Amino acid sequence: MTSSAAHGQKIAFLGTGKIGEALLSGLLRAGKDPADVLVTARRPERAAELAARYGVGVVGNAEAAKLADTLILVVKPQDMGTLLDELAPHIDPDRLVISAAAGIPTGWFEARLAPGTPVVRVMPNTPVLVDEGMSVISGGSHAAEAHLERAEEIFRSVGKALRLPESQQDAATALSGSGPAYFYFLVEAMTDAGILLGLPRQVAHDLIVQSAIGASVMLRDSGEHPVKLREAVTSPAGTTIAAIRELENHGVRAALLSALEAARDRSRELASGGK
Ligand SMILES: NC(=O)C1=CN([C@@H]2O[C@H](COP(=O)(O)OP(=O)(O)OC[C@H]3O[C@@H](n4cnc5c(N)ncnc54)[C@H](O)[C@@H]3O)[C@@H](O)[C@H]2O)C=CC1
Ligand SMILES: O=C(O)[C@@H]1CCC=N1
Repeated sequence: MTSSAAHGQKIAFLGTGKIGEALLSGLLRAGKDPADVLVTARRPERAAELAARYGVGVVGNAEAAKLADTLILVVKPQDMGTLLDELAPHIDPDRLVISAAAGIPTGWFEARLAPGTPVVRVMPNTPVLVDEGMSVISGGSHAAEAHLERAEEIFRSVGKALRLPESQQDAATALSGSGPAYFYFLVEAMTDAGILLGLPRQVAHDLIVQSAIGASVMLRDSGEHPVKLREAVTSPAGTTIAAIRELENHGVRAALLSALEAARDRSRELASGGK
């Protein structure tokens, strides 16, 4: 991971909540100078907290639009309309606008910004907090190669970044944007199962978390297909196959197919900043 993330360029985060702060902290860890980072927040207490914690400048949205070369919009899709109403008159077309909002297409922004303003849509995920993020990047109709590279440089400083056609962004949102939540959900449910089997909660938690980490590293580093990795755990007439039968009986695979389809559909619904 490079430490040069858009070196010297001023970057502003507009609406610095959970994902905005995760990105901000990662960028600073990667070596970005706090003097080159601005944040905006709706509540003054939140702004003060961010300034104290990271030493970055706190400004209003309009000022951020004037001062920063790259504007990273990280408000909820439902708040994007209000933010754009406030921002649009202050954004020169030489700025790069990056949206991390689920669902909203680049065309939606282009229709509200000065003609020719470059827009890049990015779907990151919260593991950017530990430099293991997965960010999917798509350019709008005025985004040139240099704009995409600038976005990639920012998001590569906190994990992996992959360019995909914008038509695949809703699917990517369902997979990697929301993805960490599914794993946390599984860990939570498996820890409960440990309690059911009589283990203390902390022991159950530790066993499951380390198993998740071990399995993840093997998935990433072994180059093996997940089916092969699972088969290696599944002994004939053993314990694992007894559990797998129950997972199949309860339709867990079908539930995952439906769950990710629902997430993809919800992303599509948010296309116009929907409720
Ligand atoms: N949480 C996640 O894992 C991910 C979230 N996203 C996207 O990031 C965006 C933010 O999500 P979260 O961080 O989870 O939400 P959040 O609610 O934690 O953060 C949004 C922040 O924007 C602020 N805000 C709203 N309107 C504002 C305005 N006009 N001016 C200044 N600040 C304003 C809110 O006060 C809040 O602090 C959403 O569009 C979401 O789709 C994308 C990838 C992953
Ligand atoms: O749940 C959400 O809508 C956001 C987008 C991807 C992850 N969190």
